[in-house]
Amino acid sequence: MSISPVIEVDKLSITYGDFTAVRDLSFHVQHGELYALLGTNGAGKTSTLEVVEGHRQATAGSVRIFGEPPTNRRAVRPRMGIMLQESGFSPDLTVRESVGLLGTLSGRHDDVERVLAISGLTHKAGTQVAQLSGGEKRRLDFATAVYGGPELVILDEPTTGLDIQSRDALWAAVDRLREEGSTIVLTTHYLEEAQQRADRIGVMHQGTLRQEGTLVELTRSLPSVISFILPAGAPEPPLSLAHADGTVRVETFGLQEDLYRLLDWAHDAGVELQELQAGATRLDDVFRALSSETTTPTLERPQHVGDRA
Ligand SMILES: Nc1ncnc2c1ncn2[C@@H]1O[C@H](COP(=O)(O)OP(=O)(O)OP(=O)(O)O)[C@@H](O)[C@H]1O
Repeated sequence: MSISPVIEVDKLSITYGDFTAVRDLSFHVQHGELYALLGTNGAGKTSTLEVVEGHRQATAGSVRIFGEPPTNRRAVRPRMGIMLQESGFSPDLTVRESVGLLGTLSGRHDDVERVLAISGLTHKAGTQVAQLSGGEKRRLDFATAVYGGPELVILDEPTTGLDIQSRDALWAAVDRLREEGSTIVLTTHYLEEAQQRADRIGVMHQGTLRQEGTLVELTRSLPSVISFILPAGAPEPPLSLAHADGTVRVETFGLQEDLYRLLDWAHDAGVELQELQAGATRLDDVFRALSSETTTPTLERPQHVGDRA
């Protein structure tokens, strides 16, 4: 028996007046996945998540969470924890009271002290929300999202404003949720977080999904780069090269093979390649390729990189 996806977004469009922020967007998130919905500024990620969360109506298309429309709050809310970019906590309540209150409102059950502990807030339990730092408020947002260990957790830029220890603690808590079977949807501008953790990545630009797949699928369409400085008077290496400011840059789809040839040649020719660097393609490169595109919105089907033969 096949299990239906946790999130089904089909041909979603969202307009603000005359402006189309999201156009014909489709993606599915499967049980237990960590799906990173990434994109350039203004790409439409938050607008999309607002519809998924039931906070905004779709202009066209359909969204289903656990097979239900997101507006069916009674069915969906107890199963979904949401960490928004900004939450509306009452400034007069303490941290403990806020977690308890929002946890109870979610319809989920948990031990408040446990949630405070995994969110790194035990030492601030008696502090009023108004007196929290920005990073501590972010931890409180996280605490209310993970209260009760929901089946689906949506994290909208969860680590913005967090120091490195808080980030590590947050990801450790997310890892535990995943071990327990939760499905996670993440947006972030810290691409290395998605690169390290996402099972699949959807990349939005100007309201449409431009690419979708695993990290390997997304990056294999772009070349890796080898760069070095060739000493004056050295012979030309046996590779097709581009020179810029004295640095030689080689773009290659066969990183290991070309690196081997280059080092072999350098050894035989007695040439020392200065500042030698070789790097596999990263998610940053996928984004750079996107932002060099034209600004004309496209209606094409997104490139599901993994679909290619
Ligand atoms: N309430 C609104 N009224 C009008 N335009 C809006 C509204 N909310 C968002 N937009 C516009 O819709 C587009 C998509 O915005 P959205 O916040 O969804 O993007 P995003 O991908 O989350 O961006 P970022 O990464 O910068 O947070 C932007 O051009 C934004 O200016």
